[in-house]
Amino acid sequence: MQILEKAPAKINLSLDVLHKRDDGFHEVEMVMTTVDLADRIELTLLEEDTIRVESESRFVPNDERNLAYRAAKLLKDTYDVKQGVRIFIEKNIPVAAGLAGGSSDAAAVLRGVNKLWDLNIDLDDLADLGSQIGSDVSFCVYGGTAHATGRGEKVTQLPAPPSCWVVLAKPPIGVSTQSVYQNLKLDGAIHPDTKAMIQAIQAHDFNSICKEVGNTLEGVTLSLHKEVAQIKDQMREAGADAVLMSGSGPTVFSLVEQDARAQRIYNSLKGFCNEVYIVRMLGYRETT
Ligand SMILES: C[C@](O)(CO)[C@H](O)COP(=O)(O)OP(=O)(O)OC[C@H]1O[C@@H](n2ccc(N)nc2=O)[C@H](O)[C@@H]1O
Ligand SMILES: Nc1ncnc2c1ncn2[C@@H]1O[C@H](COP(=O)(O)OP(=O)(O)OP(=O)(O)O)[C@@H](O)[C@H]1O
Repeated sequence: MQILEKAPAKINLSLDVLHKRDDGFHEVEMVMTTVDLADRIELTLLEEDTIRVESESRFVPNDERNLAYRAAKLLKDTYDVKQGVRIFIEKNIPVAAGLAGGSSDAAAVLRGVNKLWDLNIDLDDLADLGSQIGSDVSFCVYGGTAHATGRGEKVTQLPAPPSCWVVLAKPPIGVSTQSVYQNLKLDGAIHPDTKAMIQAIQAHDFNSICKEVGNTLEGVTLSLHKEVAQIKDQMREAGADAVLMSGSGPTVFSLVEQDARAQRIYNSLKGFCNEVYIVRMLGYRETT
Protein backbone atom coordinates (compact mmCIF):
# COMPACT_ATOMS: atom_id res chain seq x y z
CA MET A 1 0.00 0.00 0.00
CA GLN A 2 1.28 3.46 -0.89
CA ILE A 3 0.12 6.98 0.04
CA LEU A 4 1.21 10.29 -1.45
CA GLU A 5 1.07 13.48 0.61
CA LYS A 6 1.84 17.02 -0.47
CA ALA A 7 3.91 19.06 2.01
CA PRO A 8 3.58 22.76 1.12
CA ALA A 9 5.89 25.54 2.29
CA LYS A 10 4.56 28.30 4.54
CA ILE A 11 5.22 32.01 4.68
CA ASN A 12 4.64 34.26 7.69
CA LEU A 13 2.50 37.19 6.58
CA SER A 14 3.17 38.59 10.03
CA LEU A 15 5.35 37.41 12.90
CA ASP A 16 5.39 39.20 16.22
CA VAL A 17 7.62 38.12 19.11
CA LEU A 18 6.09 39.15 22.43
CA HIS A 19 8.55 37.96 25.09
CA LYS A 20 10.98 35.23 26.07
CA ARG A 21 9.43 32.50 28.20
CA ASP A 22 10.86 30.57 31.13
CA ASP A 23 11.17 27.41 28.97
CA GLY A 24 13.57 29.24 26.61
CA PHE A 25 11.02 29.57 23.79
CA HIS A 26 9.50 32.90 22.76
CA GLU A 27 5.82 33.75 22.93
CA VAL A 28 4.80 34.62 19.37
CA GLU A 29 1.79 35.81 17.47
CA MET A 30 1.83 34.98 13.78
CA VAL A 31 -0.32 34.87 10.67
CA MET A 32 0.83 32.06 8.39
CA THR A 33 -0.29 30.79 5.03
CA THR A 34 0.70 28.01 2.64
CA VAL A 35 2.10 28.53 -0.85
CA ASP A 36 2.21 26.22 -3.85
CA LEU A 37 5.83 25.15 -3.47
CA ALA A 38 5.75 21.68 -1.99
CA ASP A 39 7.75 18.59 -1.11
CA ARG A 40 6.19 15.32 -2.23
CA ILE A 41 6.08 12.58 0.38
CA GLU A 42 5.65 8.97 -0.71
CA LEU A 43 4.75 6.54 2.09
CA THR A 44 4.94 2.77 1.61
CA LEU A 45 3.67 0.26 4.16
CA LEU A 46 6.34 -2.12 5.50
CA GLU A 47 5.30 -5.25 7.35
CA GLU A 48 8.55 -5.24 9.35
CA ASP A 49 8.89 -3.00 12.42
CA THR A 50 11.08 -0.28 10.90
CA ILE A 51 11.08 3.35 9.69
CA ARG A 52 13.20 4.08 6.60
CA VAL A 53 13.77 7.59 5.24
CA GLU A 54 15.06 8.17 1.73
CA SER A 55 15.66 11.34 -0.23
CA GLU A 56 17.75 12.40 -3.19
CA SER A 57 18.54 15.73 -1.50
CA ARG A 58 22.02 15.98 -0.01
CA PHE A 59 20.76 18.62 2.44
CA VAL A 60 18.45 16.44 4.52
CA PRO A 61 19.46 13.64 6.90
CA ASN A 62 18.24 10.10 6.11
CA ASP A 63 18.06 8.99 9.75
CA GLU A 64 16.34 9.81 13.04
CA ARG A 65 17.43 13.46 12.74
CA ASN A 66 14.92 13.88 9.91
CA LEU A 67 11.71 15.50 11.18
CA ALA A 68 9.74 13.12 8.93
CA TYR A 69 11.33 10.14 10.71
CA ARG A 70 10.48 11.71 14.09
CA ALA A 71 6.85 12.10 13.06
CA ALA A 72 6.51 8.40 12.16
CA LYS A 73 8.36 7.36 15.32
CA LEU A 74 6.10 9.52 17.48
CA LEU A 75 2.98 7.85 16.06
CA LYS A 76 4.56 4.40 16.33
CA ASP A 77 5.51 4.88 20.01
CA THR A 78 2.30 6.65 21.04
CA TYR A 79 0.00 4.07 19.44
CA ASP A 80 2.27 1.01 19.85
CA VAL A 81 2.24 0.24 16.12
CA LYS A 82 4.07 -2.90 14.98
CA GLN A 83 4.08 -2.16 11.25
CA GLY A 84 6.68 0.03 9.54
CA VAL A 85 6.96 2.65 6.81
CA ARG A 86 9.32 3.71 4.04
CA ILE A 87 9.27 7.50 3.67
CA PHE A 88 10.55 8.91 0.38
CA ILE A 89 10.96 12.71 0.36
CA GLU A 90 11.09 14.54 -2.95
CA LYS A 91 12.64 17.75 -1.66
CA ASN A 92 11.51 20.85 -3.55
CA ILE A 93 11.39 23.36 -0.66
CA PRO A 94 14.79 24.94 0.07
CA VAL A 95 16.30 23.72 3.37
CA ALA A 96 16.92 25.99 6.41
CA ALA A 97 15.14 28.73 4.51
CA GLY A 98 12.36 29.98 6.82
CA LEU A 99 9.73 28.11 4.80
CA ALA A 100 9.08 25.29 7.32
CA GLY A 101 10.12 22.56 4.86
CA GLY A 102 11.08 20.04 7.54
CA SER A 103 7.99 20.86 9.61
CA SER A 104 5.73 20.40 6.61
CA ASP A 105 7.35 17.03 5.80
CA ALA A 106 6.73 15.94 9.41
CA ALA A 107 3.11 17.10 9.21
CA ALA A 108 2.59 15.26 5.92
CA VAL A 109 3.98 12.08 7.51
CA LEU A 110 1.60 12.47 10.47
CA ARG A 111 -1.38 12.80 8.09
CA GLY A 112 -0.23 10.06 5.72
CA VAL A 113 0.92 7.46 8.24
CA ASN A 114 -2.33 7.99 10.14
CA LYS A 115 -4.05 6.59 7.02
CA LEU A 116 -1.39 4.00 6.19
CA TRP A 117 -1.51 2.45 9.68
CA ASP A 118 -5.28 2.93 9.95
CA LEU A 119 -5.03 4.90 13.21
CA ASN A 120 -8.08 7.17 12.78
CA ILE A 121 -6.57 10.06 14.73
CA ASP A 122 -8.38 13.35 14.08
CA LEU A 123 -6.54 16.39 12.68
CA ASP A 124 -6.62 18.31 16.01
CA ASP A 125 -4.93 15.41 17.82
CA LEU A 126 -2.35 15.08 15.04
CA ALA A 127 -1.63 18.81 15.36
CA ASP A 128 -1.23 18.43 19.14
CA LEU A 129 1.21 15.56 18.65
CA GLY A 130 3.04 17.57 15.99
CA SER A 131 3.91 20.30 18.49
CA GLN A 132 6.27 17.79 20.16
CA ILE A 133 8.33 17.75 16.95
CA GLY A 134 8.55 21.51 16.35
CA SER A 135 6.66 24.76 16.84
CA ASP A 136 5.60 25.06 13.16
CA VAL A 137 4.38 21.45 12.80
CA SER A 138 0.89 22.04 14.24
CA PHE A 139 0.16 24.74 11.65
CA CYS A 140 1.55 22.51 8.88
CA VAL A 141 -0.78 19.65 9.88
CA TYR A 142 -3.73 21.88 8.90
CA GLY A 143 -2.18 24.13 6.23
CA GLY A 144 -4.30 26.94 4.83
CA THR A 145 -4.17 30.27 6.62
CA ALA A 146 -4.08 30.61 10.39
CA HIS A 147 -3.39 32.74 13.43
CA ALA A 148 -0.77 30.98 15.57
CA THR A 149 0.05 31.84 19.18
CA GLY A 150 1.91 30.34 22.16
CA ARG A 151 5.23 29.18 20.76
CA GLY A 152 3.38 28.73 17.45
CA GLU A 153 1.45 25.55 18.29
CA LYS A 154 -1.93 27.15 19.13
CA VAL A 155 -3.56 27.43 15.75
CA THR A 156 -6.82 29.12 14.80
CA GLN A 157 -7.97 28.92 11.20
CA LEU A 158 -8.49 32.10 9.15
CA PRO A 159 -10.18 32.54 5.76
CA ALA A 160 -7.98 32.37 2.67
CA PRO A 161 -6.50 35.74 1.67
CA PRO A 162 -7.19 36.94 -1.89
CA SER A 163 -5.05 34.74 -4.11
CA CYS A 164 -1.95 36.39 -5.54
CA TRP A 165 1.51 35.59 -6.86
CA VAL A 166 4.26 34.95 -4.35
CA VAL A 167 7.84 35.34 -5.54
CA LEU A 168 10.30 33.63 -3.19
CA ALA A 169 14.04 34.20 -3.25
CA LYS A 170 16.56 32.45 -1.02
CA PRO A 171 20.11 33.75 -0.90
CA PRO A 172 22.79 31.00 -0.76
CA ILE A 173 23.03 30.93 3.05
CA GLY A 174 21.32 28.77 5.66
CA VAL A 175 19.98 30.39 8.80
CA SER A 176 19.53 28.65 12.17
CA THR A 177 16.15 29.52 13.69
CA GLN A 178 17.58 29.03 17.17
CA SER A 179 20.40 31.55 16.65
CA VAL A 180 18.03 34.17 15.21
CA TYR A 181 15.78 33.93 18.29
CA GLN A 182 18.89 34.02 20.50
CA ASN A 183 20.17 37.19 18.83
CA LEU A 184 16.84 39.01 19.04
CA LYS A 185 16.83 42.12 21.24
CA LEU A 186 13.22 42.92 22.02
CA ASP A 187 14.03 46.49 23.13
CA GLY A 188 13.39 48.66 20.09
CA ALA A 189 12.27 45.73 17.91
CA ILE A 190 9.55 46.17 15.29
CA HIS A 191 6.14 44.70 16.16
CA PRO A 192 3.59 44.10 13.40
CA ASP A 193 -0.09 44.77 14.09
CA THR A 194 -1.48 41.20 14.08
CA LYS A 195 -5.05 42.34 14.69
CA ALA A 196 -4.93 44.64 11.65
CA MET A 197 -3.52 41.77 9.52
CA ILE A 198 -6.34 39.46 10.62
CA GLN A 199 -8.93 42.16 9.85
CA ALA A 200 -7.40 42.70 6.41
CA ILE A 201 -7.63 38.96 5.68
CA GLN A 202 -11.20 38.77 6.95
CA ALA A 203 -12.10 41.75 4.74
CA HIS A 204 -10.38 40.04 1.77
CA ASP A 205 -8.49 43.31 1.26
CA PHE A 206 -5.23 42.70 -0.65
CA ASN A 207 -3.91 46.27 -0.25
CA SER A 208 -4.37 46.24 3.52
CA ILE A 209 -2.70 42.81 3.77
CA CYS A 210 0.28 44.27 1.91
CA LYS A 211 0.34 47.27 4.25
CA GLU A 212 0.30 45.12 7.40
CA VAL A 213 3.08 42.57 6.61
CA GLY A 214 5.80 42.63 9.27
CA ASN A 215 8.28 40.33 11.03
CA THR A 216 10.02 41.00 14.36
CA LEU A 217 12.82 38.55 13.42
CA GLU A 218 13.66 40.31 10.16
CA GLY A 219 15.96 42.89 11.78
CA VAL A 220 18.14 40.14 13.29
CA THR A 221 18.72 38.29 10.02
CA LEU A 222 19.13 41.54 8.06
CA SER A 223 21.91 42.63 10.41
CA LEU A 224 23.75 39.31 9.89
CA HIS A 225 23.26 38.88 6.11
CA LYS A 226 23.35 41.87 3.75
CA GLU A 227 22.04 39.65 0.90
CA VAL A 228 18.59 39.68 2.51
CA ALA A 229 18.38 43.49 2.34
CA GLN A 230 19.62 43.44 -1.28
CA ILE A 231 16.86 41.02 -2.30
CA LYS A 232 14.26 43.15 -0.52
CA ASP A 233 15.43 46.28 -2.37
CA GLN A 234 15.46 44.51 -5.71
CA MET A 235 11.94 43.13 -5.23
CA ARG A 236 10.64 46.59 -4.31
CA GLU A 237 12.32 48.21 -7.31
CA ALA A 238 10.82 45.58 -9.62
CA GLY A 239 7.32 46.51 -8.42
CA ALA A 240 6.33 44.13 -5.58
CA ASP A 241 3.15 45.06 -3.70
CA ALA A 242 4.66 43.82 -0.41
CA VAL A 243 8.09 42.47 0.56
CA LEU A 244 9.03 40.59 3.75
CA MET A 245 11.42 37.96 5.08
CA SER A 246 9.66 34.69 5.98
CA GLY A 247 10.12 33.18 9.47
CA SER A 248 13.72 33.40 10.65
CA GLY A 249 14.85 33.74 7.02
CA PRO A 250 16.80 34.03 4.89
CA THR A 251 14.05 33.59 2.23
CA VAL A 252 12.35 36.83 1.21
CA PHE A 253 8.92 36.80 -0.40
CA SER A 254 6.96 39.37 -2.34
CA LEU A 255 3.21 39.45 -2.81
CA VAL A 256 2.15 40.55 -6.25
CA GLU A 257 -1.27 40.95 -7.83
CA GLN A 258 -0.31 41.36 -11.51
CA ASP A 259 1.19 38.48 -13.54
CA ALA A 260 3.55 40.72 -15.51
CA ARG A 261 5.01 42.27 -12.38
CA ALA A 262 5.56 38.89 -10.73
CA GLN A 263 7.45 37.80 -13.84
CA ARG A 264 9.50 41.02 -13.79
CA ILE A 265 10.52 40.45 -10.15
CA TYR A 266 11.41 36.82 -10.92
CA ASN A 267 13.53 37.86 -13.93
CA SER A 268 15.28 40.62 -12.02
CA LEU A 269 16.36 38.17 -9.29
CA LYS A 270 17.17 35.11 -11.37
CA GLY A 271 20.73 36.14 -12.32
CA PHE A 272 21.48 37.35 -8.81
CA CYS A 273 20.08 34.49 -6.74
CA ASN A 274 19.98 30.75 -7.65
CA GLU A 275 16.86 29.82 -5.76
CA VAL A 276 13.96 31.92 -7.02
CA TYR A 277 10.39 30.63 -7.31
CA ILE A 278 7.20 32.11 -8.60
CA VAL A 279 4.19 30.38 -7.06
CA ARG A 280 0.55 30.98 -6.14
CA MET A 281 -0.58 31.58 -2.60
CA LEU A 282 -2.66 28.53 -1.58
CA GLY A 283 -4.34 30.12 1.40
CA TYR A 284 -6.99 27.45 1.85
CA ARG A 285 -6.79 24.07 3.61
CA GLU A 286 -6.16 21.08 1.37
CA THR A 287 -6.22 18.63 4.28
CA THR A 288 -9.29 16.83 5.62
C1 LIG B 1 10.52 31.18 12.91
C2 LIG B 1 9.31 30.27 12.76
O1 LIG B 1 9.52 29.35 11.69
C3 LIG B 1 8.11 31.12 12.39
O2 LIG B 1 7.04 30.37 11.87
C4 LIG B 1 9.03 29.50 14.05
O3 LIG B 1 8.85 30.38 15.14
C5 LIG B 1 10.10 28.48 14.36
O4 LIG B 1 9.53 27.23 14.29
P1 LIG B 1 10.38 25.86 14.28
O5 LIG B 1 11.44 25.95 13.22
O6 LIG B 1 9.37 24.77 14.20
O7 LIG B 1 11.09 25.95 15.67
P2 LIG B 1 11.44 24.81 16.74
O8 LIG B 1 12.08 23.67 16.05
O9 LIG B 1 10.27 24.56 17.61
O10 LIG B 1 12.53 25.59 17.59
C6 LIG B 1 13.82 25.88 17.12
C7 LIG B 1 14.45 26.87 18.06
O11 LIG B 1 13.90 28.18 17.84
C8 LIG B 1 13.66 28.87 19.06
N1 LIG B 1 12.22 29.20 19.17
C9 LIG B 1 11.29 28.62 18.34
C10 LIG B 1 9.98 28.96 18.43
C11 LIG B 1 9.59 29.93 19.40
N2 LIG B 1 8.31 30.29 19.53
N3 LIG B 1 10.51 30.49 20.21
C12 LIG B 1 11.82 30.16 20.09
O12 LIG B 1 12.65 30.69 20.82
C13 LIG B 1 14.13 27.96 20.18
O13 LIG B 1 15.44 28.35 20.48
C14 LIG B 1 14.16 26.59 19.54
O14 LIG B 1 15.17 25.79 20.09
N1 LIG C 1 12.59 16.67 6.24
C1 LIG C 1 13.46 17.68 6.40
N2 LIG C 1 13.54 18.66 5.49
C2 LIG C 1 14.39 19.70 5.68
N3 LIG C 1 15.23 19.81 6.71
C3 LIG C 1 15.21 18.86 7.65
C4 LIG C 1 14.31 17.76 7.54
N4 LIG C 1 14.48 17.01 8.63
C5 LIG C 1 15.44 17.59 9.37
N5 LIG C 1 15.89 18.69 8.79
C6 LIG C 1 16.92 19.59 9.36
O1 LIG C 1 16.23 20.73 9.90
C7 LIG C 1 16.96 21.94 9.68
C8 LIG C 1 15.98 23.07 9.29
O2 LIG C 1 15.39 22.74 8.09
P1 LIG C 1 14.03 23.40 7.54
O3 LIG C 1 14.14 23.37 6.06
O4 LIG C 1 12.85 22.76 8.15
O5 LIG C 1 14.18 24.89 8.09
P2 LIG C 1 13.27 26.15 8.05
O6 LIG C 1 12.55 26.20 6.74
O7 LIG C 1 14.11 27.33 8.38
O8 LIG C 1 12.24 25.89 9.19
P3 LIG C 1 11.32 26.95 9.96
O9 LIG C 1 10.75 27.89 8.94
O10 LIG C 1 10.27 26.02 10.57
O11 LIG C 1 12.20 27.60 10.98
C9 LIG C 1 17.99 21.63 8.59
O12 LIG C 1 19.25 21.91 9.12
C10 LIG C 1 17.85 20.14 8.29
O13 LIG C 1 19.08 19.43 8.34
